[in-house]
Amino acid sequence: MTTDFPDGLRAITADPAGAVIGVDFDGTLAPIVPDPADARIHPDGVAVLTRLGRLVGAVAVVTGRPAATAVEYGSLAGIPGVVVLGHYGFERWEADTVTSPPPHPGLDRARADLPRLVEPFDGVVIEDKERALAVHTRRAHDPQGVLVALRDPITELAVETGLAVEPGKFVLELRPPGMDKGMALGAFLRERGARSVLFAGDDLGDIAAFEAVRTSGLPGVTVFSGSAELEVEADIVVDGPDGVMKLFASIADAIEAGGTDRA
Ligand SMILES: O=P(O)(O)OC[C@H]1O[C@H](O[C@H]2O[C@H](CO)[C@@H](O)[C@H](O)[C@H]2O)[C@H](O)[C@@H](O)[C@@H]1O
Repeated sequence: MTTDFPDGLRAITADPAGAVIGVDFDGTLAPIVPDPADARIHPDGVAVLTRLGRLVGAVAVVTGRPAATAVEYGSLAGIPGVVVLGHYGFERWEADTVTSPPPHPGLDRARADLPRLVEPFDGVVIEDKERALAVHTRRAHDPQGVLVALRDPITELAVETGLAVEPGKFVLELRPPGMDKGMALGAFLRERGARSVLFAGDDLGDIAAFEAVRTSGLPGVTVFSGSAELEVEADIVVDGPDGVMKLFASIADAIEAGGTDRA
């Protein structure tokens, strides 16, 4: 099996204790669903992450969700070796503790103004994540058309409030600037003294983390969790969260076959 792996993956299976496995939540660990509050980790996710968490240096879930939400929806508490970098890296959950900076001062104004901006569009939902606000168009009659119509007014509000616009799958998010998944992953790799890295993601916000893998100087692999909604270049393309689970299980198999379990 390992002979089929690209070099970056073989570096991970040969020296798992030095490996960081980074993974996005929605669309990668959890199937995409119409209502963000219904998203839950893939049925195989906890078992697969538990295997990997015991085998590799660390598993970092890097997500736009609040860290505590990813822990809850992912049933991540208690999985060994897992750290959650939430809000694109502003927040961190580790060993049952969340650390996060104070909310950005522009959020109050954005929270007050957003309902007026989205009011003309049926089916648009505002997800209030406390430290960011996500405007979802997936359940609108014309999700892409509404997304395009909202881009300019939301960008204007971002400029007025000092927030940044984070685009994603049928979502425009207003969030604090100065952090992205690439910065978060890069800092985590340095903190852990990683010797290899994999990052799996499915959305525009994950591209920065793919770039962090490429510029890390480490043997690394980028994995795109593919769907009909988006195409992004990566070393390995798998079929959504099902494919991510299969790939992660095959990595765990290969490490175990090499007898390198550190647990
Ligand atoms: O970084 P992620 O973990 O991928 O989070 C990115 C955004 O994911 C969520 O929205 C996406 O998933 C929803 C549930 O499947 C889906 O309904 C929506 O269309 C997607 O954009 C989440 O709701 C956002 O807050 C995250 O920022």
